Amino acid sequence: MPQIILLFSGKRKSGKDFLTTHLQKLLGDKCEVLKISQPIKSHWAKEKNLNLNELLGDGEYKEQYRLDMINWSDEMRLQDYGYFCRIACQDATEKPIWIVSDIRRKTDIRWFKEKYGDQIRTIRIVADEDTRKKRGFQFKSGVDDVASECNLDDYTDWDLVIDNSEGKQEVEEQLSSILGLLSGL
Ligand SMILES: Nc1ncnc2c1ncn2[C@@H]1O[C@H](COP(=O)(O)OP(=O)(O)OP(=O)(O)O)[C@@H](O)[C@H]1O
Ligand SMILES: C[C@@](O)(CCOP(=O)(O)O)CC(=O)O
Repeated sequence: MPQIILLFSGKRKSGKDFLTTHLQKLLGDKCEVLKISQPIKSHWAKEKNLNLNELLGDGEYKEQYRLDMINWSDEMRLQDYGYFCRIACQDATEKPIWIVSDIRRKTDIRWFKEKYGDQIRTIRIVADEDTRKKRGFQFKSGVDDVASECNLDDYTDWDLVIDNSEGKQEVEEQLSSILGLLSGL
């Protein structure tokens, strides 16, 4: 069992992967990064013969398949809302800190709360739209106006909100506020 699970959420190109990668480098052996989208992308890569590394990256490639992956994964979630959370945690090793880099739905938080209770901390990464556009965001109907991107818009119970807009917080400051959530470890 991990001692702390950090659940990161944020809209497309807000910087989830960027920040969680920095955090992983800082925490080293003490942590492990888990991605709820990993089993979705693995399934998709296998089924459609796609490049898994590209699907896991931050380039344009994965955007071509995002809509289909959202629709397929939502069908699976209708039957079992914890399906992908469970698979993502199955392969995790015995590290004291888990970093889940892509919480997108209230049911994701619910699943982790039900399973791990007080060990979870929730972090919302925000960035203004101009910044997100500079980092590759382009609005797409069916993607940016559905649960995948919007379900946590009205969630207010975050343990920490990080502004990752250009010119706002430096990475060091962002990381130190995250480390504050680990006090007592
Ligand atoms: N603070 C920052 N300074 C400079 N570049 C950044 C910063 N945050 C993010 N980026 C860059 O912006 C791009 C998008 O960031 P990232 O892939 O982390 O977003 P994301 O929230 O994981 O997006 P998606 O949901 O599409 O996977 C990346 O190329 C990343 O390197
Ligand atoms: C299909 C999906 O998992 C893609 C996520 O890709 P990424 O975390 O933005 O790299 C989004 C979703 O589950 O709604």
